[in-house]
Amino acid sequence: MGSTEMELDQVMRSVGAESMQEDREETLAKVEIWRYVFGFVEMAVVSCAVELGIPDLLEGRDHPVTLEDLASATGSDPQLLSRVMRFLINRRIFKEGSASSRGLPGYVQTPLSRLLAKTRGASKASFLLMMSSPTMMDPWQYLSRYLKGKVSQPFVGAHGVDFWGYGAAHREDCDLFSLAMACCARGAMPALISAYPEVLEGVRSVVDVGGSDGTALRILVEACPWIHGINFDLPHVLSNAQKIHGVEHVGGDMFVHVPNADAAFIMWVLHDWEDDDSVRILINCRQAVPPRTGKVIIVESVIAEEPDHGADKLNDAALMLDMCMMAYTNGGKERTLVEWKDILDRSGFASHSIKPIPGELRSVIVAYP
Ligand SMILES: C[S@@+](CC[C@H](N)C(=O)[O-])C[C@H]1O[C@@H](n2cnc3c(N)ncnc32)[C@H](O)[C@@H]1O
Ligand SMILES: COc1cc2oc(-c3ccc(O)cc3)cc(=O)c2c(O)c1O
Repeated sequence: MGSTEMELDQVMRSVGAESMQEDREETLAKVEIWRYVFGFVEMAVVSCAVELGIPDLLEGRDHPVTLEDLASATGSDPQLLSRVMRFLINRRIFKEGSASSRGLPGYVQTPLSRLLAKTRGASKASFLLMMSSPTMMDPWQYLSRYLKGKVSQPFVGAHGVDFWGYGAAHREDCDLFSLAMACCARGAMPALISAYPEVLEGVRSVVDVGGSDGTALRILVEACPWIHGINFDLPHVLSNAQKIHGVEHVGGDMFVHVPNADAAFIMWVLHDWEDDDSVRILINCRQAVPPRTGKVIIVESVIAEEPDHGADKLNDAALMLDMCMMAYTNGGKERTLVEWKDILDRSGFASHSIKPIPGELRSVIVAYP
């Protein structure tokens, strides 16, 4: 029996639902609906903990940190903080430690909160902070208007300009977005390189198309120092990018031209674009690599053909990302196997392979010209 069903049985016993002969599914619905009513609370409270720096304060401590110490370190009211911590403990973001160095109860990290400590390589802290910002939250107010055709895109409804135009005009937000993307690149790249080293066999140069601040190429070139990296992105995105040994930053527009290399790498870019735009980008990538030996390495989600009702949590996360693409882009979407095959065939690739990256939201799709 799953935990929701056990909870349901408990609820049924406590409210005497059996005797009321209520339909099991309806009772389950009455319990589940609260998740949606209060859905925003989870992200808001986790962001609050990250803003206060709680995961960093608990990082690497041998002993639990008491409420008093945590309140003083974060400059927070202890009573309010204890309620926030109770909520987060209930969500297994933190746990209660039995005794601090002074014998007092306190708080400790869990694997989840470790992923929110800013100092950690695989941290998702910047991602969470950027994605819960007003800039990213406001477009959701326009989603239903978008579905009814009243605004051209939810993001445009909220901000009057599309996502990339907004980034060009708001440099701080643009840099925050690059930091958020870098968080995910730090998770995906080591997993990709260790699971599929053969993808890079014989490759001496890689152009990262839409490579943002160059984090993905930095990791790639550190792991494979014989590779020369070309980090290709819009000029304003690169203007604040740091120098990276073995990587040159090249500004340009992927719809016009992609610089030549042995392999083109393109991660979390095609999902920002509708099919016709994606085909234009893919054709430029195909033309950038040698016709016989070249390859285009795509890192993106592959969503299931049929709904599994949340059984696969990564597929569920990819479906959430699909909703983000609807909110933030002009026709961007997550794609199924069939949809990937369709745009790759239309872009003139002879063949391709698709493999999941272990523990990651995304797969690696290697397309051959
Ligand atoms: C979602 S981000 C992905 C960043 C990076 N590949 C990663 O996964 O961390 C999409 C990237 O595409 C870039 N981009 C958008 N339009 C572009 C264009 N016309 N030419 C080149 N890059 C572009 C954006 O600036 C952004 O860095
Ligand atoms: C526009 O391009 C991307 C947006 C994007 O947004 C998010 C996101 C935004 C807001 C939120 O509350 C949660 C998630 C996540 C992404 O991964 C993402 C992305 O990859 C884009 O290309």
